[in-house]
Amino acid sequence: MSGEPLSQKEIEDRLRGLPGWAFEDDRIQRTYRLGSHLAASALVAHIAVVQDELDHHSDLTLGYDTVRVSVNTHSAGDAVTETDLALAERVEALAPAHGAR
Ligand SMILES: C[C@H](O)[C@H](O)[C@H]1CNC2=NC(N)=NC(=O)C2=N1
Repeated sequence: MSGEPLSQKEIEDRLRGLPGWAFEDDRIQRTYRLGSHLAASALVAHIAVVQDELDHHSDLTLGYDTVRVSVNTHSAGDAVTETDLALAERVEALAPAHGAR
């Protein structure tokens, strides 16, 4: 089920397919670097659209030219679930078009 907590092994196995993402403090997270503050802001806005579509929401931290995406599932007791990995995959798919690395 998408809403059940994944084991540490399941999470680490899945993160091999999501370079740059790490499992820390019961969350999966990645920081992207962009070419400018406006590019970073646009990435935040694009991720927000996808998050509303998925009805699943990460914590997004906007820096000068960085965006940190950090997510777990509140309703699963703040554990990482399949839904978090699905969000990470969506973010990975859209980030390159913003020049994120
Ligand atoms: C009502 C709504 O579906 C819930 O509050 C959703 C919204 N976004 C969410 N986002 C995250 N990260 N965890 C949740 O449990 C969650 N629940």
